[in-house]
Amino acid sequence: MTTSSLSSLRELKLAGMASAYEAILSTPMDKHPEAHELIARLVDAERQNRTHRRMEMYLRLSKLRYAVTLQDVDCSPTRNFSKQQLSVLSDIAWIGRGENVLITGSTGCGKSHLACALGNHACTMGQRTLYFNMNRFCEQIAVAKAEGSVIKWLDRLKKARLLILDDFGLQPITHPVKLLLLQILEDRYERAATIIVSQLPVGKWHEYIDEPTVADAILDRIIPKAHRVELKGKSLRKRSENLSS
Ligand SMILES: Nc1ncnc2c1ncn2[C@@H]1O[C@H](COP(=O)(O)OP(=O)(O)OP(=O)(O)O)[C@@H](O)[C@H]1O
Repeated sequence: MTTSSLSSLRELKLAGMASAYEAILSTPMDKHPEAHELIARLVDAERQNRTHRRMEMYLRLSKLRYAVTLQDVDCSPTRNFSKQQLSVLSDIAWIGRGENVLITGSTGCGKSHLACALGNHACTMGQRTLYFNMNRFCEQIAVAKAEGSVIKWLDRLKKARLLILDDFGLQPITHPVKLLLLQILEDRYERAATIIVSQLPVGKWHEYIDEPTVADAILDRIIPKAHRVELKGKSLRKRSENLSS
């Protein structure tokens, strides 16, 4: 009977329950839990297994550039990033409130690294996350347009509780990309969170977008509800090159 129950659990895709049940069956009979405890343990195992699988799936689909966690983030006055700022962002409530994070600073100071650590944390907390650098973002728009699947692509983005746009401001963007960006930000406004990473200080974004009306509309959807992180310090890229030479 136990073998048949085990295979039924697997057939029903209750892998967590099946493993927990198998583990219990491998213990001596007098150590087997009572019915209520058994059910509680199996349900708990199934829940944990599903949470873990979902987290792994979100991490895989997020396409984060760096596999880093919040523990890898340096907080220091020289970086202009405090433990208190990290603690505010570690509480994913800001994602639930649909707030944004704008990370700026010069090249190599660790902006993408920080954004990816926040993205990794969001995935582990069950928040669907998507990472793009602006190049890939523009490429995907071009592909979606060519395939006639822009609406589907936008729907995929809408499902992300956290969207990370890296290297914003590095290269000029076309008018159609600006309009799609505006639409994406409108879809997310007060519903879902966005992290924007840029070498350009926020004060220069309007000039970068270079079309006053569109720039007003885009910035009005991201700046008012944003946590600002202005990283300082030398390039960590140079530091790691020096260390390895
Ligand atoms: N806190 C950190 N500890 C150790 N290494 C770090 C840290 N932050 C960043 N790095 C390393 O420094 C290098 C540059 O980091 P990152 O790509 O995040 O910089 P960036 O500010 O986004 O640069 P760019 O604007 O040029 O894209 C990477 O190799 C990264 O792994």
